[in-house]
Amino acid sequence: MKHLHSGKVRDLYELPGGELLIVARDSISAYDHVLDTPIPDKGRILTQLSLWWFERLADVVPNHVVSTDLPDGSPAEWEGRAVVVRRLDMIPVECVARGYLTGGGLKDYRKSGAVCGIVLPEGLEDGSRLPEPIFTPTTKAAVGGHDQPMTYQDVEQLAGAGLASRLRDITMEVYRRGAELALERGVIVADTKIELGLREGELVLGDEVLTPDSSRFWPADDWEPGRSQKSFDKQFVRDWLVSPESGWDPASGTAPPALPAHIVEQTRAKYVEAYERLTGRSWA
Ligand SMILES: Nc1ncnc(-c2cnn(Cc3cccc(F)c3)c2)c1Cl
Repeated sequence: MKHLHSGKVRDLYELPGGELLIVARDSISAYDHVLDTPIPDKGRILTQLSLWWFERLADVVPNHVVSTDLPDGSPAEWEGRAVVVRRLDMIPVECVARGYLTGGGLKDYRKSGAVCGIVLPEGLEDGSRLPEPIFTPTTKAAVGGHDQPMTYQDVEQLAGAGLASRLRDITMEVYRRGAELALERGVIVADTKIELGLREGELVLGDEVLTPDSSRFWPADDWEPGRSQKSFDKQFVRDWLVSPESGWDPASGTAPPALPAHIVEQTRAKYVEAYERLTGRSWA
């Protein structure tokens, strides 16, 4: 099969029949670096979690999944972390929904009191829950670039008023359903990013959905506005990388060192925990 694109933690291939193959790697990224040390099973766990969400959301929006059968000629190690998907005409908008304020949204709020043109109440802090979830679309930055915030008017200019309204409605409903279910199971989904494409004039959910790579997952029992929240899955890696033990400085611009085995194991366990808590299924 033909290799089309490599993301930070996933690869995209084209199959002879014209369909695409998304392969999730066991890579993990932190401080804007893709680490050299893989987290065993991360690709498979997040692929299976995304497939579970696609099924649960089928009444909200159709999805691009065709099959999880490994195409002939694929490496056996891709089993369980490769998905055959229909090729869509992707809308060049990162459709983001936020239920909590942090990251780039917080930065924009501190500068202007608004995010993507949406004015927010005063006094919000890092990690504050928003009165209502908001649609905060961004452009798809080029490789190595940073996504730029878009106002809703920008989306209308790019996609037309009708499509813009559908993009927002679908994004908000996917977020509401995901955040509600996750919170019942002890996980805050602070925000999520989905990608939608057109197929025969119909909007179809592409990419991945409601994984810790496409969304911010926080442990609900640790939530405290006013400081940065712990990441459900990446906190062990982040803390170790900035601890004296790693000998690494994020400001140095150098590549991070390899992770010790106990950090890898603890991180793998968090992915298993997220899958089991959300799906109610055992990973074994
Ligand atoms: N169904 C689709 N039809 C057309 N294009 C896409 C598409 C293009 N790019 N991406 C992002 C991406 C997903 C995984 C691995 C990467 F390297 C990059 C998704 C999809 Cl999912």
